[in-house]
Amino acid sequence: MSRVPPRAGGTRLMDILTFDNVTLGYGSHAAVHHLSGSIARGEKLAVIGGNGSGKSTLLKGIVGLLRPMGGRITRDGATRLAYLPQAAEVDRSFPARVIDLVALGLWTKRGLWGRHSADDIARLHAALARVGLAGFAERPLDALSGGQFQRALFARVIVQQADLILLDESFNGVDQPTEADLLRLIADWSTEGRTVLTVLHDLDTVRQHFPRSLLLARDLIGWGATADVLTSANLARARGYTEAWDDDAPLCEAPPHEHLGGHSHEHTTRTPA
Ligand SMILES: Nc1ncnc2c1ncn2[C@@H]1O[C@H](COP(=O)(O)OP(=O)(O)OP(=O)(O)O)[C@@H](O)[C@H]1O
Repeated sequence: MSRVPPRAGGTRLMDILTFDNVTLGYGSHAAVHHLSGSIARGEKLAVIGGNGSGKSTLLKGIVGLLRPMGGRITRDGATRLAYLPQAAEVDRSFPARVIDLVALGLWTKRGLWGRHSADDIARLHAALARVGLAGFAERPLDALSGGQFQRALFARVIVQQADLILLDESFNGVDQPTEADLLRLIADWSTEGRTVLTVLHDLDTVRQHFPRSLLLARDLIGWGATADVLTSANLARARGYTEAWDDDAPLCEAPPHEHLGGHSHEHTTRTPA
């Protein structure tokens, strides 16, 4: 098993994100337990694990949509963040054009109702061209296929110029050429020094395209070089946790010193196979 050991010395200059004994969850139920470690700038990290293992919860914690129940997530203060939630969480029924969606990536610069300069408009069209959607600018969003919509979301990320990009199952339901195009974009972002965390399920894709991986089964199973994390022992261990959400779950059985953050939470039942 490969773990990133907790570091006592604070944040290294090259770190963009640091987790210090972080527990995340809903109500009093923990869904990610006692995570410690850090992510360096420019990393291309796959976040993997079975259904219900805490992957989306971790991303929501990083974005700030969930406050940690315990511990601390430290994000470099100047970090610009882009987050693509799972497609199921994105409403595309509102009457807007593709270019309006992509222009949302500029809102921190222009405000929601700010006027766009000629440069801005050129950037929006360049982003659409880069994701293979040249000529789609005026189309209504609800006239896009699932794969085209995913491409439009990636165009929005391009104009955001984010340093930290969080993608939650962005390849679900897209065809192979679209996935290949999106993976190329992710590689370009990493080359440009951006940090990309991608939740995904296909382990072959992880092995081919993501040098580093974080394997969750609510607890951290492994974190480090992908070859060291995706061992059969780690994967078997991750599979050994079954999904369960037990209202009468016992209190966290982690060692007492890990609770120095002062939080109290219940852990769901985890049943090794
Ligand atoms: N809003 C919520 N309220 C209560 N429980 C939640 C909520 N969202 C997620 N959970 C629970 O937290 C646990 C982790 O969920 P999470 O969505 O992080 O899993 P995941 O690894 O992203 O799964 P998947 O691969 O199915 O998307 C699950 O048991 C889930 O039922």
